[in-house]
Amino acid sequence: MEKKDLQKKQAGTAALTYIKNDMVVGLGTGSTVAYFLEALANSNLNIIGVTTSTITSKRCSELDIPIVDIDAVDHIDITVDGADEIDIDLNGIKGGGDALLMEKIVAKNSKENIWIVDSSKVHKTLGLFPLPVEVIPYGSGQLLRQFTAKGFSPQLRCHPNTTKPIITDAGHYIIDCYMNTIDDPYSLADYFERQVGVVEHGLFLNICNKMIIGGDTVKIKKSQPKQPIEIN
Ligand SMILES: O=C(CO)[C@H](O)[C@H](O)COP(=O)(O)O
Repeated sequence: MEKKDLQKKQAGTAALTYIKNDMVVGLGTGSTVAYFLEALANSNLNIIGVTTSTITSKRCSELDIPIVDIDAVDHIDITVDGADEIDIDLNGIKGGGDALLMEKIVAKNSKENIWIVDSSKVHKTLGLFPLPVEVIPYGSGQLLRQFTAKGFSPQLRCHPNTTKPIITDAGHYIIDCYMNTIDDPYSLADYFERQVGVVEHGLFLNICNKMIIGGDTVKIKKSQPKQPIEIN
């Protein structure tokens, strides 16, 4: 197994420590979460899962992990998800696996959010990973023009080696913005939230409570209580 995959497995397995019987557990999406799902399926824990994508729902049914619709539960105790990039304040970029909208809905409705990552994902600041923005197909060309004018170097996410746009589980497109560095993630999030046609963006700010980084010694970092965000 390659080092990166080994770290994903170590992080995914370590997350099981935080799961207790009878919890409602948000189940993220991606290759790191796949290791967590396997560990969960091999444990004796009785939980109810709420999934963040059709791909995770499918994997749960293969592994006999019981799942329910998000609206069938009145709370989610904890969500375990991966991330594409994470900074030292535990803010992150997600959506590399097309699932950012449902991932954010599940995360925002969870009492606790744990992210499981390999060490290559942790950076001082965000922006190296292209920021995914989920948009309504109608007028998406106008948003592409607008993001180009802002210097975001946007690209419509397409199936590999085609010009056929990827359609998310909720029926939207994804525009990837190549920022390189994001100096002020809160202002950028605010900008995207004000654009008509943008459904959600992949900046997950002030959401992650604990990050588990795979490695020979698994590292756990907890988020510090954040200052209230100032609204101008
Ligand atoms: O945000 C996500 C999907 O939309 C994933 O959590 C993210 O892409 C990480 O995936 P992986 O564990 O495969 O590296």
